[in-house]
Amino acid sequence: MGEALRDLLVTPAEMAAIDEDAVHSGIESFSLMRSAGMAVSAAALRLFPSASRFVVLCGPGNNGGDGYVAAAALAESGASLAVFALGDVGKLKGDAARARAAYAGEIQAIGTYEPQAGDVVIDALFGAGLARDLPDEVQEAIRRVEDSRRPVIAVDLPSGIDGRSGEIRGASFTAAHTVTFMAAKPGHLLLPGRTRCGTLEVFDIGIPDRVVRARAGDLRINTPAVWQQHASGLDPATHKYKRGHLAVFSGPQISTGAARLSAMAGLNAGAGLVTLVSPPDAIAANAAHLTAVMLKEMGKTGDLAAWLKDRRLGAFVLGPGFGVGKKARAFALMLCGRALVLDADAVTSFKERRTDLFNTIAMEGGQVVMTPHEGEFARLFPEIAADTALSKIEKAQAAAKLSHAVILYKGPDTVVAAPSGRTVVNANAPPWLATAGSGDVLTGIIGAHLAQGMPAFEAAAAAVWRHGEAGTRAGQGATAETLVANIPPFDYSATRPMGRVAL
Ligand SMILES: NC(=O)C1=CN([C@@H]2O[C@H](COP(=O)(O)OP(=O)(O)OC[C@H]3O[C@@H](n4cnc5c(N)ncnc54)[C@H](O)[C@@H]3O)[C@@H](O)[C@H]2O)[C@@H](O)CC1
Ligand SMILES: [K+]
Repeated sequence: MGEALRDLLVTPAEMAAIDEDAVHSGIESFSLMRSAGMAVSAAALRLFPSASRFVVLCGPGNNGGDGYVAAAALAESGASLAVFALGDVGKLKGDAARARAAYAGEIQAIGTYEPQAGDVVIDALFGAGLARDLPDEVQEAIRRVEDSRRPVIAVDLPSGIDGRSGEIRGASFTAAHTVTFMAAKPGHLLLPGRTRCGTLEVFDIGIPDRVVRARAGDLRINTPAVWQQHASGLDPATHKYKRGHLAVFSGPQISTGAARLSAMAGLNAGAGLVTLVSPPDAIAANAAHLTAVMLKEMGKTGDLAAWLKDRRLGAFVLGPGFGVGKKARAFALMLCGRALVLDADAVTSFKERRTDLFNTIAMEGGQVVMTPHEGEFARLFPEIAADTALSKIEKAQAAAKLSHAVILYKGPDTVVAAPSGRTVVNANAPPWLATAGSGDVLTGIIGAHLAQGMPAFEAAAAAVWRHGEAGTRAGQGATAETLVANIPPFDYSATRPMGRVAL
């Protein structure tokens, strides 16, 4: 499956440049607005055929312009309609003024809109051009609509959502459906924006693919297209040694469960062999619980150095339940030249000593993935975490650049970023994936992919996706154990319907 336009994520700034390039290439800008507005009216009629009235709220820019086109089309279809505008419609410029002129009906001031039973609201107030917090008048209108629980269709983005970061600028609509154009924006996938978009429709308004791709950066939605060409080693028919040997390090006697979850997930995700490396005091506890996973006793760093001479060891998982401190640091630094996942305690262990880690990763040039959740991210990258100007995507990218590792920044909107800048945002995780031990399962899946020779970025992105699928298969009430049992095989034909992103 090749990469489709619908897998791209385009920032509002890139989208503005794409729009300009399209016009320079000879496309009439108003034809883009016409297509956008028509798509919105079509969605409204399709989704709410029995609406008593469509209410179009129009802003001062081109998002408002799309709204006037939609209003004219809805009027033409015979639907009952009301239009409310923010500001002086006489001051509209360019395409928005032309769209407004083509709408013959009455336009009222937004402050006078009182939602009525049967209204379906079309939010065309602000889209990609939102640059600061919404004016009070708009925030009040949003509150009235939210209180009335009337359904909202958002044009491009629910007004108030920052398309770059997903942050809410003062207030925002909660849409039932959002129609965006050419490609999804980060604000559609990142929290909290994602929770406000409803279903997302990506509509092709006629800008050629090549124009969009020329401006799009290295940002993608996480789909199999990103990593599936690196997944050939995951063919279950192959030999077990070819499918890679994964080593997972267990913590001491009182905290062995997390590493065992990683190990079992690694085995189920397709590693040919998995060895749980256990300190002497935890051997009995681990042995009592393992069957297919092998067990090896290891105490000191010297023992690890000797074992690492075996180059058949494909990948290593260090961190879940391991314990924070000197031993974790010593083990991690010895493994930086190999394929390695550093999670949980292994990440936290470098809170005060991160330079040692980052320099070693840079020097050794291994395939290193770090999987911090928000708290661990703030421990290892405090200055990046505290920078409120950065989106979650930009934070993950900055951390990857600084650490020389692939950063898998966990959460309901997991971001995976490589030091090169390649980045994906994940969108297939059900909310119940946030269960105790879920992260250990994810770590094990990454380990399996690394053991089979996948590069770190693809290994991490594929693991996040399979982890999300496992959550969906396990269903509500999933536990770490049922997640392990539900890790899906790679589905090479996995596709989503055209123009839809399941959020
Ligand atoms: N980029 C494209 O390819 C296309 C864009 N279209 C539409 O155009 C929209 C972008 O249009 P604009 O760039 O005019 O931006 P908007 O319509 O989102 O915003 C309008 C203007 O409001 C001002 N503004 C920003 N934040 C404000 C705030 N908090 N309070 C008051 N005023 C504020 C800004 O000057 C901004 O330019 C898209 O969201 C989309 O709906 C479509 O017409 C089709 C083509
Ligand atoms: K909008």
